[in-house]
Amino acid sequence: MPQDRREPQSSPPPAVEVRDLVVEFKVSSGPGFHTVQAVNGLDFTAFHGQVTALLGPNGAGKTTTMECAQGLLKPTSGAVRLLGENPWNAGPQLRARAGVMLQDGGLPQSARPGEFLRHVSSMYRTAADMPRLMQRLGIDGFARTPLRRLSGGQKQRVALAAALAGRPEIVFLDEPSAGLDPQSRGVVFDLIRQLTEEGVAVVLTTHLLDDAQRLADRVVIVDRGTVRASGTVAELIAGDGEPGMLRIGLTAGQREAWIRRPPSWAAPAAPGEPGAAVEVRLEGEEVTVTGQFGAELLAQASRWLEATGELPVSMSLQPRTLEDVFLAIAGEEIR
Ligand SMILES: Nc1ncnc2c1ncn2[C@@H]1O[C@H](COP(=O)(O)OP(=O)(O)OP(=O)(O)O)[C@@H](O)[C@H]1O
Repeated sequence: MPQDRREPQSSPPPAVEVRDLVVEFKVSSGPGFHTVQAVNGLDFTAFHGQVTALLGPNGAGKTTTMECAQGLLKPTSGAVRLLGENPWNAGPQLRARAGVMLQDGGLPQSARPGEFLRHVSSMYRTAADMPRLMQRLGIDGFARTPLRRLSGGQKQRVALAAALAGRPEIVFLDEPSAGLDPQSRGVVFDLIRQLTEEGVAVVLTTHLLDDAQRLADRVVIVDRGTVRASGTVAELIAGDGEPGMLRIGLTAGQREAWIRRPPSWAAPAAPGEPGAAVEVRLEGEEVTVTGQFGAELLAQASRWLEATGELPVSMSLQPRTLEDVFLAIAGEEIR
C-alpha cells in the first residue's frame, strides 16, 4: 500500500482498508478451466465507531470481499489491511481482535448454545460478559437445546454472541438480520448501535435495503465486483438527483375526467424537451409521477385537481429511498 495513503502515525488506522482488490477463481469447465472474476478492482474503507454496510445484488462480490478482509481468502491482487495489518496468514493476536459471525454451517450442530458460548468465551483473555449477552439476546430460553434443533433466527443470535465473545474491535456480520423476527431484529440492531458507540467497527453485508437505511453510517453499493457508489444514506439519496415520487389518489369523477381527456402535464414530452425525464402513470385510481419533475408540475397538477371541483382522495410527495437509488444503480434485472 502506498505510504501517502496511510493515516498519520498518531491516529489509529481505519478498521478495514481495501484498495484495488481483485479476486479471481479458477473453475474447471470440461477439459480445461475458466476464470471467474469475483472482485474486480474494489476499494472501501471502514472506520471505528461506524456501521459500514456492503450492499449489492447476488454474486456482486460482497462475501468474497469480506473473506479477504477477514484474512480467510488470499486476494489475487490489491491491498487489504485489517486494523492496520495484512490479515492474510495473520497470527492469533490479530484474529482475536476481529469477530466474525459464522453462518449456520459454521456452528457445531450437536453442541448446546450455553456450553458452546461458554467454551468460545474461555478462549479469550478479555472475554465479554457472556451470561449478560445471552440474556440480552434472549438465548437463555434455549441455552440447553442442541443447535441443530434451533430455528434460523435463534441460531443467528447464537452466532452473533459467539462473534462478540472476545470483545472485538471490529465485527463482520454476514446478513445479520436474516431469519430474525421483528422483536429479535430490534434487539440485534440496538446491540449493533451500542457496539459502535463503544468505538467498535461493524462491517455487514445485507440485501435488505431497509436494514441498511436504518443501521448504516456508510453504505457501499457493490455490483459486478466493483463499488458503484458509497456514502451515507442521505448522501446517496441526494447524489441521485431524483426528487422522489408524487402519488395522487383520484376520486371516481376525477378518474373519468382523466380518461376522457388526460391533462397536458401528463403527456410524455418529446426526447430532449423539458419534462422528457418525467413519467406520469394512471394505475387504477392512483396517479404516480416519477423522474425529474419540479414544483411547476406540482402546481399544474393542483390546478387540474382544482378544475375538477373535488379534493383528491390522497396526495403525497414521497422521498426517494435507498431502494430506489440501489435499483437505479444495480438495475432491475435478476442476477
Ligand atoms: N470459490 C469460488 N469458486 C468459484 N466462484 C466463486 C467462488 N466464490 C465465489 N464465486 C463467485 O464469485 C462471485 C461473487 O460471489 P460472492 O459470494 O462474493 O457474492 P455476494 O455478493 O456475496 O453474493 P450473495 O449476495 O448472493 O451472497 C459469484 O459469481 C460467485 O459465484
